[in-house]
Amino acid sequence: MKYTYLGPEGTFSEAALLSVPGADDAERIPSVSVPAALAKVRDRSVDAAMVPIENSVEGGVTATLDAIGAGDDLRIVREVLVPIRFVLIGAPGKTLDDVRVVSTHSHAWAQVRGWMDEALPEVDYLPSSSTAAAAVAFLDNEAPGYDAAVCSPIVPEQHPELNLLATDIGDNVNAVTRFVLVTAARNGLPRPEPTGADKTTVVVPLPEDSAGALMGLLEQFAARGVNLSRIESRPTGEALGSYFFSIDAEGHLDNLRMRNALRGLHRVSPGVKFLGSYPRADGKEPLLDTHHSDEAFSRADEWVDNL
Ligand SMILES: O=C(O)C(=O)C[C@]1(C(=O)O)C=C[C@@H](O)C=C1
Repeated sequence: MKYTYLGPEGTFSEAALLSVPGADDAERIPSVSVPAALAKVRDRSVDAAMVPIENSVEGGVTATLDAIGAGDDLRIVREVLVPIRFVLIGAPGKTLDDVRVVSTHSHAWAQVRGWMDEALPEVDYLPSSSTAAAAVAFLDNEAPGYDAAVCSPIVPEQHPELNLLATDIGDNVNAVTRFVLVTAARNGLPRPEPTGADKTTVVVPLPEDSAGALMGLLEQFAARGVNLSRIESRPTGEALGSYFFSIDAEGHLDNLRMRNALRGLHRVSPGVKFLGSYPRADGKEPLLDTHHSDEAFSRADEWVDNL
C-alpha cells in the first residue's frame, strides 16, 4: 500500500495514518493540502489518503467535505480519532515576549484562541497549510514572516532543536479530531465488512424549489430507524441557494434498514453519492427497535412477495 496525508511530517494527519496497521512500514507521501491528497487518490498515484474531516471543537473540515463530495467517486474505508494537544514553537532565539505574529492551520488557531487572548492578546494570525508546515519552516533558518507556530507535540519530539515556548495551549483538553482513510471507488481492494458498529457516509444534493425538501431527505432515515451522527450543509458553488448535505449515518450498507434508507434517498435525490460504510472508531453499536432489525425487514419483504 502507498499512502498520502496532509503533510509535512509531524501533522495530526500523519499521526492518524500511523495508527493504521502496516502504515508505519508502507510508503507515505506527504501532500500540501487535502485536495492535493485526494487528487493523488483519484489519479491512482497512491492507494489511500488520510485526511481530517471533523473536529470536536471547530466542527467540519470544509476543505475535506467539499473535496470528497465533488468529482469522481471515492470511498471512506476507515475512521481514526486523534486526541488533539497543541504546543507553541518560537522562531530561533525568540521568547514569548517577542511574539507578534503566530502561524498555524486555521482549525488549530480556532482551538487555541482562548489561550492566545490570555497570554498574547495583541498577536496577529497568519494561516498555514498545516500545523507542522508552520513549525518546520523555522528549521530552514529563513525568516518565514511570523514569530511562532502552533503545532502538535510530535514536531518538537522529532526536532528537539526547535525553540519550545509553551505546551498544552489548547482551550479544550478533550479536543478530538476525526480523520478518514479514503480510497478510489472500485479499486479492487476489499470493502470493509459490517461489524455491528459501523458508519455510512453519503453526500446528498438538496432538491431545489421544493417545500420540505430537507424533511423529505431526513424521513428516509427516520422511517427505517437509522440514526445520524453528523449532518452538515455545504454550498455546491454553482449558485446562491444551491446546497448539498454531507451525512454520516449509523449502520452499514449490508444492513437492510440502511439499504432501504438509501433507496428512499435515491428516489427523493437521484444525485446522492455513497462514500462508503466502515467500522466506527469508538465501536459504539446503534440502539435499534426490533422492528428495524434485518429480520423484521426480511419478514416484511417476504410477506409482500407472498401477497
Ligand atoms: O495541520 C494538521 O496537523 C492537521 O492534520 C489538520 C488539522 C485539521 O484540519 O483540523 C487536524 C487536527 C487539528 O484539529 C488541527 C489541524
